[in-house]
Amino acid sequence: MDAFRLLTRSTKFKSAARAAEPTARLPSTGKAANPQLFRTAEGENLELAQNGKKRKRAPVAAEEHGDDTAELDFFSSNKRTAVTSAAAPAAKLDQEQASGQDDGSDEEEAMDEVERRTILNSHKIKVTDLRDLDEIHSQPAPAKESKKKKKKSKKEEAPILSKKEMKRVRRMYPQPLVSFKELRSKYKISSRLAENVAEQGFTVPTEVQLGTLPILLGDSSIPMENEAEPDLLVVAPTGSGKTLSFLIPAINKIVRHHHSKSDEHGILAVVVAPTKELASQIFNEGRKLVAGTGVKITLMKKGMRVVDQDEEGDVNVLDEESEASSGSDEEEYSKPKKGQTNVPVTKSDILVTTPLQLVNSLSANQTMPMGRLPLVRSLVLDEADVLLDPLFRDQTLNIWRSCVHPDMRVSLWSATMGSNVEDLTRSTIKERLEDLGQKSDKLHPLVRLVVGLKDSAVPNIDHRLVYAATEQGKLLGLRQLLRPTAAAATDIRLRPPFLIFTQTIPRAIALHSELKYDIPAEAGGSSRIAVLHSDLSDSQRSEIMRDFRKGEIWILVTTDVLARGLDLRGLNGVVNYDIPNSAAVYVHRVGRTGRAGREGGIAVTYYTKEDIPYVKSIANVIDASEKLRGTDDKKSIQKWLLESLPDLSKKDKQELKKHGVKARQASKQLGKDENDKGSRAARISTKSGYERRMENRKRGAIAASRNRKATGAAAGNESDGSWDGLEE
Ligand SMILES: Nc1ncnc2c1ncn2[C@@H]1O[C@H](COP(=O)(O)OP(=O)(O)OP(=O)(O)O)[C@@H](O)[C@H]1O
Repeated sequence: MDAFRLLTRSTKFKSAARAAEPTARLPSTGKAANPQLFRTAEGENLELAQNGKKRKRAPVAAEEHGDDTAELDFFSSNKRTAVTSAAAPAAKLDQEQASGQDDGSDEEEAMDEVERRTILNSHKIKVTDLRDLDEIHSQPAPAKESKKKKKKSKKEEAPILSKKEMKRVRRMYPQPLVSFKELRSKYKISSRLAENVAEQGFTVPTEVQLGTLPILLGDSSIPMENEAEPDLLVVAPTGSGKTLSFLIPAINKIVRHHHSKSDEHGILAVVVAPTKELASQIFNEGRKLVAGTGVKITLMKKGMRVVDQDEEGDVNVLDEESEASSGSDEEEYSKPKKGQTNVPVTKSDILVTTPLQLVNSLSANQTMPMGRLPLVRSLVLDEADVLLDPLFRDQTLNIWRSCVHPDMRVSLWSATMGSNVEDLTRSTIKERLEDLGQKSDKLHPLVRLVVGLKDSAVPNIDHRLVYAATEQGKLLGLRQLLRPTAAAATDIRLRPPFLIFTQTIPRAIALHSELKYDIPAEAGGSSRIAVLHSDLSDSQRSEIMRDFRKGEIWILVTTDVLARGLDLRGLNGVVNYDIPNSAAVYVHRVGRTGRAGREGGIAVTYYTKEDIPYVKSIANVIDASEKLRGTDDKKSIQKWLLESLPDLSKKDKQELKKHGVKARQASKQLGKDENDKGSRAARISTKSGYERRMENRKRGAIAASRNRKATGAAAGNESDGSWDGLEE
């Protein structure tokens, strides 16, 4: 069934619309051609050459361990040594080759710095060492590059450098991952994990995967003491595959851990995400990746216990005994100890959670001091900038501090990151180490990786900034989008499925009830449009998400609760019915479309007279994104508009970020009467619900009678361009 066609209510318009915009360009039609957003011909040629370049493997003597030797070698504590020397035993490889399974295990030549630099630059990947200069200077140079320099630099004082020189000193060129095969051949990840990645059918790594996976899996081209894995701060575009980038190394580290410390059981990795929808999505991705690896992943639920903590707050690491007493390995929980609460302790390696759920669990709903997570080695903060924003900051920092293992590494991921996040990250890492009694010279590196332009929207979507003058103007504009026959005047062709964002929950509810009779009965009527916000119960939220993904709901009205992280691959567009509270929120909202390089997504943003003071930062994001795309001829933001829009003071920006546009705040929030002039102007309504229901019935009756007359023609029109929902 073609949602767009049903919404047009016109037979004449169909062919014109189709001719104007071929469906092949829509994100909801098929796979993305190339998930990479940036690539120059020079870099591409070099990558192709690297992919083709294989060095003859040095024969390795088969050891007495039999077939598993390669795995055991690989899981040895010194992973870099393993990376360079742990080629699989010839016997096993020959066997694999004979059976035609090329896992790409041929050892590949390491790239030199010029090659690495060319490939990274070609993908607009910038890697920076964020440590203080004296710390960088006290570090050894990469193993092969200069032993002499290493000795010398230790004695030297950090020289005084210009800003430009400092940038140059901090810049790093780690090995890029030019193909997924290298995960196995170069970085020796668990074979089962590599298979699970391959099963996803991805052909080339996205930029963020190309840049971060080698760093997190152990890249010998980065100069680090004691093979130290760095803490990592990653800024990469929306929909660029960050989830896979943090899940693969976290899972691989646990597989290794299971081999080297088989007696240690408990949570080894924590992934924190700001919303339940995002946590559940990460959990689902994780489930696909851990299959058959022996790693368990759990989605945090209300009332779940995550550590075995006695009343004094002491944490007991689950030992063999307590595990054995839990019976089967398949059970999700291990039994509680005598004298402890009756809720069993979660038996999992990876915990995916929202901040509040974990804090509540660790502090018995904030009635006790925070418990500790003593075994956690990887802490992942997805959408880190929002997790470190005032709303979640305390909860996130509490979780961070509760991870007390000295080898714990943190990684922070988002498409937007303010410089305050960097400062907070640095200071938290230092404080945490001091609390753990570690010397500052034990400080491991903090590395920042940025893909593309920091804080910018993906270049593969079409932005439309539409002046609607008033609230009523916005509603009229949106109705035109819903009825494309009337949209001829606007040239915006937005096909379902799409999301509509409002500033507040009451506005989302009001807009939903205003629009729900706009979908014709023959297209499914009001069931095609839904509203999702944080006042709904968990089960209502997941039911709506499920129906939206399945394609039963076509239009979802929501608040910023769905602005971040959510991956709806075939979403055709986003409507900002209310302008976003900040440029960062704009980047995330519109980033729900155009995922993994998909073309054809549209982002429509309405603004009214009241919004004019707040539009410039959004116009700037659009302008930057269009520059990145290189479509100067099709610019939607004219220079005169950018120049005439007012700049917002820092204070007003902060106010906007906190409360949104004042005219649209709930009347209660402003302490106003709902019927005063200002409140009425911001109201989303043209007619009463009763009037709209009556109109809708009448329309339905007319349409049904027309349908009866022209059943044959309608049946003929159902065959092509169908839309079967969003891909999972
Ligand atoms: N190498 C790849 N090739 C093709 N598709 C990929 C690749 N890696 C990931 N994807 C797909 O890209 C989509 C976006 O991935 P993901 O949700 O991880 O993006 P993200 O960077 O976390 O986005 P956001 O910033 O919005 O959270 C997913 O559907 C994922 O399956």
